[in-house]
Amino acid sequence: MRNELLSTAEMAEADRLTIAAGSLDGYGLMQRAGEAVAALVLARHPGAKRVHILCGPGNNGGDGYVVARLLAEAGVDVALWASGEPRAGGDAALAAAACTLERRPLSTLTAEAGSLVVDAIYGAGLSKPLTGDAKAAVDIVTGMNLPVVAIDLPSGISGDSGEVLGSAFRAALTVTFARKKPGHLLLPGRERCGEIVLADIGIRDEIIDQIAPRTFENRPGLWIANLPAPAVDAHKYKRGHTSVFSGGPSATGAARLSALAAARSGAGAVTVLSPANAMQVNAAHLTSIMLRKVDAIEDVDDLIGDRRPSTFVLGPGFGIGDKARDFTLAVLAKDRQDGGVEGLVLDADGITSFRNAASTLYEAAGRPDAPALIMTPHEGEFGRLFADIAGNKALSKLAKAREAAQRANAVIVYKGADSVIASPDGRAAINSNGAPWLATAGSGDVLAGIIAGLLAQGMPAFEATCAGVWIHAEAGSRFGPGLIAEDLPLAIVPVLRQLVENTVR
Ligand SMILES: NC(=O)C1=CN([C@@H]2O[C@H](COP(=O)(O)OP(=O)(O)OC[C@H]3O[C@@H](n4cnc5c(N)ncnc54)[C@H](O)[C@@H]3O)[C@@H](O)[C@H]2O)[C@@H](O)CC1
Ligand SMILES: Nc1ncnc2c1ncn2[C@@H]1O[C@H](COP(=O)(O)OP(=O)(O)O)[C@@H](O)[C@H]1O
Ligand SMILES: [K+]
Repeated sequence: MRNELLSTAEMAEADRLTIAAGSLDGYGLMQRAGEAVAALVLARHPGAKRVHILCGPGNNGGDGYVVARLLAEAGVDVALWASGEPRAGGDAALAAAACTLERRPLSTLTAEAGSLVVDAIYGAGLSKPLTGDAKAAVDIVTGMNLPVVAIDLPSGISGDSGEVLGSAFRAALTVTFARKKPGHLLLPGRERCGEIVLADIGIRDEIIDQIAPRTFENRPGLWIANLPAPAVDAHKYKRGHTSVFSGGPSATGAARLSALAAARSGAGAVTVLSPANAMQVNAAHLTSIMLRKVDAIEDVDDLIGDRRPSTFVLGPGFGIGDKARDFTLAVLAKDRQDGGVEGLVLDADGITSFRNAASTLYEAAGRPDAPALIMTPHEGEFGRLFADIAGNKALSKLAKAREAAQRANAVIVYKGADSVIASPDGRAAINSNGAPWLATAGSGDVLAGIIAGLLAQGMPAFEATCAGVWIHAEAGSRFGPGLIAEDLPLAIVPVLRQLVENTVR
């Protein structure tokens, strides 16, 4: 299965290119879309007493007219409700004309318990909040708790942002075409879609290649080819060395969580870098992970000269201030070339420390040959660094992450239940395999460590970050109730095994 996501504009372009290529016309695409939905309705709801089909004025409504005709032909009791007239001469008008069922105005909608609703009011063309008969229909259907099959998107959900415009249906099943759209994965859209089924309506992969989308669903297919596996002659330093900066004596646990996660993700050597006054507490809790005293920038330089760690984590439990900024900039001042420093994962306090000095960070990360910078802000941290982007209501979470990545010259993970990973080169991925069990203190520290561990093994920054986010989310979802951050490093092991054995996609 391919991972591209299409914006609503790209989807319209895919339709246009398919039609221009001559294999199918717009009406043919609509027939196929309707056939796919009708087949799923019959398969999933064989006992539905009655099916109410709600058709809007555009092509989404056109799909609905096809479904109505096909279900009626199959002997289903269909009630057809229309909001507006399809544009004369268009594909939807042809589909409406081919459907001879009685059409009643959507504003008079009534339904009975036990019936099913097919939502074909608006899809990719949704351009403003639902009002009038469409909004009233959502209220009636939601109030009666009727199951809804949405065509393309639940009406009221933006395909590009996943936002609810005015109000929206909550579907049990959403059937979309060719590729998913960002709104199927971003919240609250993802939740409103229910199960998502992708139907092939004849838009070929070559057409999608021509559009060259830059947004992806974060699934293993996106990065599995880059997933590191040790060579036969590997030794520990060849497998990559990650160093994690520890906070002071009362804040060391976060760094150890990151360190353990880096080790579990396959880095051959991991070192915790500790201030002198926290050496004892760190030493008491570390076994396979190494420990080294680091108090000043010279200590960072010496470490890099001596032990050549290729990646760093700075932020978890570190403390906010000059020291975080100085160490970050010292690491970013190193070169990547010739076995130098590959990258730095900046999390938590590391991010917040640059609240009033963001441009220094972005310049350091933008220097040619600088180590890759990966930042992993949750919503609060994102707002501290990118206040203007965070406050821009016109931007989706996807667009916000993308803009931040370009500005910061960094790979950004905008964390949450729908984490978005964005690269400064314009690529972005949306993650959807997480679960709320992951909302537990220290969970983000583990994520930072997994990413740094993968990066140390030579995975490119965007791929390492996407892989880290997916593996972390998968481990947390599978573990489920009772999860605490300490469980996560071990919980990634079965996930990694399946990835290495290629049994999960
Ligand atoms: N050839 C194609 O383009 C295909 C399109 N398909 C279907 O067509 C849909 C897209 O069709 P359209 O672009 O016609 O868009 P829609 O059918 O989603 O919307 C139709 C029109 O309704 C108006 N509108 C949008 N939101 C409104 C609101 N809140 N209140 C009042 N009016 C509103 C707008 O003028 C919009 O253009 C897809 O979601 C998919 O279901 C499929 O039939 C496959 C082929
Ligand atoms: N409801 C949720 N569903 C899925 N993942 C979540 C949810 N809430 C949080 N997460 C994930 O858990 C992690 C929490 O990280 P963070 O907020 O930095 O926590 P901490 O600072 O306590 O380590 C992130 O990877 C985030 O994406
Ligand atoms: K719809």
